[in-house]
Amino acid sequence: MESVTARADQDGDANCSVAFLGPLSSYSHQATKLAFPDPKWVLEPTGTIKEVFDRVQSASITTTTGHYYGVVPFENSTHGTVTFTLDCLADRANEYPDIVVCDEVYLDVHHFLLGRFPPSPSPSRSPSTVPQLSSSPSAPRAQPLVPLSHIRRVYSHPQAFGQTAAFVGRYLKGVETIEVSSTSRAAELAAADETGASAAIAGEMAGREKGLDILARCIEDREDNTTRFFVLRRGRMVEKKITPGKIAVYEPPPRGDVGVGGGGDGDPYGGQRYKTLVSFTVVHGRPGALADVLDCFRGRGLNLTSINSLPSLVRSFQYLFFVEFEGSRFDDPDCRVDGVFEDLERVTERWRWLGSWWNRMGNR
Ligand SMILES: O=C(O)C(=O)C[C@]1(C(=O)O)C=C[C@@H](O)C=C1
Repeated sequence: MESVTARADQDGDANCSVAFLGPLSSYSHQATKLAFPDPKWVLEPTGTIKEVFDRVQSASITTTTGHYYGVVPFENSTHGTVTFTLDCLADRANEYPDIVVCDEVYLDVHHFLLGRFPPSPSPSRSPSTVPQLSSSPSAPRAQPLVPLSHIRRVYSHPQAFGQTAAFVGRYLKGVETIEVSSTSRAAELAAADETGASAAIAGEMAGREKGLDILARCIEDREDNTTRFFVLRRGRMVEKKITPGKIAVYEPPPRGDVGVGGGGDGDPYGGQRYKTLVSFTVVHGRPGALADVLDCFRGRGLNLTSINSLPSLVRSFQYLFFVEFEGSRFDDPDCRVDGVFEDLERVTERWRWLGSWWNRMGNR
């Protein structure tokens, strides 16, 4: 796919690139622009999340010749983990040995139903032919702006379908739902159908770009629908200390935030300002094996912020676990993070550090 901009950095650094799930106007694109607003960054859309990982891993770039990053969705507040990303982080085939997470981005996600207005009667905002909202707790938050009887199929990303289940269940009953690689790809496909029978669930920006009509606004099940993205970089070297505005070789643009603070009563060392991600496996048949691992975090006073698991694909019904916690290996004055890494060495079958970064929660 083509780059968003081929513009090289004017101070001579021509290799500042960021890969994200395209096409343009996807939510991933919006998150990437938030994290990398400077025009020196060449934003490169990819067809899949895996391709973002592939490009970051294979970038032949060093700190002296430039930078190459990737932005991938990690989890949504309504629908949960993005398994495509977790699968790549699991790295079962050891394809991404050098990739780490170095920052995060929170994006408010508002989905629109986009397509073509019905041929007749002319589009009207009169709700007389539009089903009314019910007051049940699982009822959709929005209703269509026009009748939808001309819609035969709806394209979207599986995550977006999951985040709009109430609306789809109520107003698109019997309509074929087709999963595609991103919401902006869905908008492209809806726009390509000249009969007007196709619609997309996507962002407003993607609809505007493709010249689609708005059939319904803000159809997400929850008003606080938010997706958290990871910024990936290559390089597993251990740098000394993260300072706001400068994380290792990555220089996060100032976003008016300095993390969630820290240094509060519960955390005199400010560990809340950072997050760290690790993955591990445990001996499957031993009772309490997972509890032993979690106990290490408790023992070191490290607060967990997320836990995920995936099939290990070594044996059926055995799992690879992911734990995220507050703290950083780059700023670890009391060695709690280093200490827990030593513990993991002892109590897990194998484990891997997947990055430490500035905690952006609360500063969105
Ligand atoms: O489809 C897009 O626009 C994406 O960027 C992907 C993605 C995801 O995988 O979670 C990103 C944010 C939304 O939660 C829905 C879809």
